[in-house]
Amino acid sequence: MLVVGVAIVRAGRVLAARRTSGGWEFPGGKVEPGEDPAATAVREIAEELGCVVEVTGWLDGVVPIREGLELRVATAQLVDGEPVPNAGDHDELRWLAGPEIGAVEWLAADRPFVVEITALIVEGPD
Ligand SMILES: Nc1nc2c([nH]c(=O)n2[C@H]2C[C@H](O)[C@@H](COP(=O)(O)OP(=O)(O)OP(=O)(O)O)O2)c(=O)[nH]1
Repeated sequence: MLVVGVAIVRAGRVLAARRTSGGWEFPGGKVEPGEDPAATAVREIAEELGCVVEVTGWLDGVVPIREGLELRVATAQLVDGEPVPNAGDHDELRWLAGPEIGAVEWLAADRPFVVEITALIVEGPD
């Protein structure tokens, strides 16, 4: 089963969300049967953060989370509203730039994507 994380980028910063159960992640969730992963990204961000995003691309690679679960990460921009955490999912949000991105305690599966998004933000897409 595929989990989609969403790296929302604005003004050189990426949004990180701390799961109420612990660990920083790219907010998102599981792709439902028959659902387009980009639609999953938009749906999960609306459900978890109460705002609207548009997917702008995908980071490279697919990383195993645990047996039967793997992670892909979309890049996205905000098109409406401001992200607000709800206690059921996240207890803190942070817009991180540069070296701050790698300094929070990401879930293990996210680390390759953290490296990738940091390079993208610092260097810009080529
Ligand atoms: N959303 C998200 N989940 C991640 C990331 N990294 C990572 O290991 N995970 C794990 C945490 C969870 O075990 C799983 C995602 O489950 P979830 O609980 O967020 O998804 P969901 O809302 O669709 O699930 P459900 O509770 O409705 O079954 O993937 C990440 O960057 N974003």
